[in-house]
Amino acid sequence: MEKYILSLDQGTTSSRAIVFDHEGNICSVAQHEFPQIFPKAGWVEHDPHQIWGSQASVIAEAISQIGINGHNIAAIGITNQRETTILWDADTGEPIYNAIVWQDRRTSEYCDSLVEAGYGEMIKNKTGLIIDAYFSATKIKWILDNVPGAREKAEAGKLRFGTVDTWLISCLTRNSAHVTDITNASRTMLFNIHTLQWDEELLRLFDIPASLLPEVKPSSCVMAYTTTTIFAHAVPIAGVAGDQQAALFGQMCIKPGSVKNTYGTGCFMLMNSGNKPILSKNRLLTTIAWQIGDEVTYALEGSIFVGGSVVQWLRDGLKCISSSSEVEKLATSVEDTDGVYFVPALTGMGAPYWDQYARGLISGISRGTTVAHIARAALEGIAFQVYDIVSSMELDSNLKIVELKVDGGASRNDLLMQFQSDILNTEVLRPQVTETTALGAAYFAGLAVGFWGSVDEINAQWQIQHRFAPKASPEYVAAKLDGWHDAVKRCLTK
Ligand SMILES: Nc1ncnc2c1ncn2[C@@H]1O[C@H](COP(=O)(O)OP(=O)(O)O)[C@@H](O)[C@H]1O
Ligand SMILES: O=P(O)(O)OC[C@H](O)CO
Repeated sequence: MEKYILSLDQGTTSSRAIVFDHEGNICSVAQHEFPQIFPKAGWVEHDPHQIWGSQASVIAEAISQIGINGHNIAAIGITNQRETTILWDADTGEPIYNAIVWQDRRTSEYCDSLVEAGYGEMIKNKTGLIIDAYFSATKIKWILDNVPGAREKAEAGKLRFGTVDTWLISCLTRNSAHVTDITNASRTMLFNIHTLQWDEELLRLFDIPASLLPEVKPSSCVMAYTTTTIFAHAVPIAGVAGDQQAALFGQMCIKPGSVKNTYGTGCFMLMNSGNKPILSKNRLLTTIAWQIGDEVTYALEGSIFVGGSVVQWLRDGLKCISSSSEVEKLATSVEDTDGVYFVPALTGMGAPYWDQYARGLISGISRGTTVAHIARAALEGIAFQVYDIVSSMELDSNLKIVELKVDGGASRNDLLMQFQSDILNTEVLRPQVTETTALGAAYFAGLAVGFWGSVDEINAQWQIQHRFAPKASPEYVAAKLDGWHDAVKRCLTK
């Protein structure tokens, strides 16, 4: 009987299920968007039932498309939007509040107070993270402090916390397993990336009872077996990783110094830093890339909050395009931006600026400026942000980045990829399979159950679809970068 790996990719705006064969080819894909909930300015929530409902329906669709069932699935891999926080009743499995999404800024002021109180160094040394509302810890605290009855339940040991991976595993096992993987744990701001344990001092600081927390497992191991009726057969859940770490593995960035950037809603650049964490001096994050067996691999990360979503704003806000892919045609209709710069800080600036109060800025507008110049400047703004991360990463790692592997929705844009290569003066490599996030989770799962024998066997499958080589002159690049950094200065609030 032919066997496959089923990968669940639970992203910020949609849930996907992808079936991969032994060669790493995509055999079927199903995708459903689900509603974004914006209760107040700066708040972003998801309904946990809609997360599971959309994920369950795409699983059914993806396996029925190719006429297989649970018996054909060697293992399930899960990869997920990270940091997003869900709390549910330990007995019933019922969430006590909506998922608070990674983009949600409701705990910003509390985070400011932690910085002012001098906790920055301690938190960075233990977790590798910079104090920010982005991570799970302050979101958990907010639910415990604001949802009636939550704290009492937590103190009685009747409440469970999970990131989206843990929630999906709970749903797949009908409220039985309460586990997460080490990469997701490393994004909570409660996990010590050196001792590889939940940190008691941090739990005390955030006033979070330890009984809330899931058990932490390696990224590639059998964590649980499904009991949901979708499969009518117990399928092992054998690979779990946060989506950016999964993409790093899916891109086979397995050597220290290798780098990938994912151009999705945001952009996330990760560099494999080997078996030792590099604590950033240039405002990047240190995070766990994966654990296979006993071996932990670390990564440096630059998180950009607004990437492809600036193109969505051109579509939905300015209404100058009707689909994201149209932006390339519009932007190529002019030769350059004619002096226009677009800093896409629509929800603040992430690494390396970390200014949550910054907002977007379009500069250099003249009588001749058209919407095409603005569209081109928006794409360049994505690439400039990536340039700033690369600069910090090279300083932190003391390495020159010689090639950048890319994936995510906006990596399909040739104009953006060529500009990225020009501005970095580095080759940009786009792989055959751009669903690298799902592929990475599939690889973790397949390795755990012997579907693939070794990382080397997998590495041999990775193939380039397009290589972008730098073409611009050093003078052009220097002038563009000066213009960009001038524009950034104007938009920062501190
Ligand atoms: N051809 C394109 N050019 C630029 N941006 C694009 C293009 N196609 C899709 N995008 C952007 O890519 C993002 C979707 O990518 P995806 O990897 O699916 O994101 P996510 O996983 O964050 O939901 C959207 O923000 C969309 O605007
Ligand atoms: O769901 P994505 O692809 O936008 O990724 C979200 C990140 O994991 C947030 O840290």
